[in-house]
Amino acid sequence: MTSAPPLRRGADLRVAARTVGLVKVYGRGEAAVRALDGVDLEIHAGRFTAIMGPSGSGKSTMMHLLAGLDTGSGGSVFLGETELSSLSDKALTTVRRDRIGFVFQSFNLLPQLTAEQNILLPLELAGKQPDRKWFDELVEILGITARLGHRPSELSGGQQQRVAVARALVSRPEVIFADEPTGNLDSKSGHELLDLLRRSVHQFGQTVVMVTHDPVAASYADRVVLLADGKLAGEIYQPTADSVLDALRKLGV
Ligand SMILES: Nc1ncnc2c1ncn2[C@@H]1O[C@H](COP(=O)(O)OP(=O)(O)OP(=O)(O)O)[C@@H](O)[C@H]1O
Repeated sequence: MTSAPPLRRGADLRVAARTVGLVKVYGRGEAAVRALDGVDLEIHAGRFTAIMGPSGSGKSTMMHLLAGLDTGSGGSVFLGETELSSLSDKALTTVRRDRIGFVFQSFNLLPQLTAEQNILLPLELAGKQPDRKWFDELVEILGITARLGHRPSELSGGQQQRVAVARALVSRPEVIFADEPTGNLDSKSGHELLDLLRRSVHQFGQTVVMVTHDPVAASYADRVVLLADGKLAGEIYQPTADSVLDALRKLGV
């Protein structure tokens, strides 16, 4: 396994997803809220990108649109070369299932299924056979090999989130979107989880996009993208918790 080279601005990077002039308006007339106001953003392939910004700056909206969970009011979103807004609901569902992985704050595991069944469910729904070697390697790295026969209620929060990460990684999706993935974890489990996400990027070439409020969590990323009032407000390469905190303070957080 080789580590990815250090990331710097202008480096020659492949683009896993991008937005062009993306606008999202919620509501109408007087009550309309412009949550995204013309955002041009490239998500680099094989990198770990964190999206940060003040409350209400548009982070969740951005992630939902990038992941095809919602559609914009203007502009475009591309996953690879696929323009998501051009797809029917059915085609979009297939893209989400086959090309995107999700890790949510609330784990979103099915309680009646074992850890192994939860991990393999998306592949099963897609009618695909799991790569057993990759599955074994993944659960070993994630430290859940001995817990595979257990249901979520029999696992700790940290173990449940690692099952969710395995579920996201097992199909090697083009992008994994993580929404405050450490929000329900204690500090130790949170750091372990972030370390696993970072390793999935640097060892396996996975592309990860994470929304977080936590500067320490963001410091695990290769790049932090800052949003303010629905617009891009800066970016930090090779972030540290301090550099992120400084940037957020400048945005008035
Ligand atoms: N479904 C909705 N209907 C109306 N307004 C919405 C809706 N979802 C979000 N908004 C508004 O859009 C703006 C951006 O919201 P968004 O949730 O994307 O921000 P955020 O940066 O993720 O915030 P937070 O950090 O508080 O989670 C906010 O002003 C919010 O109130």
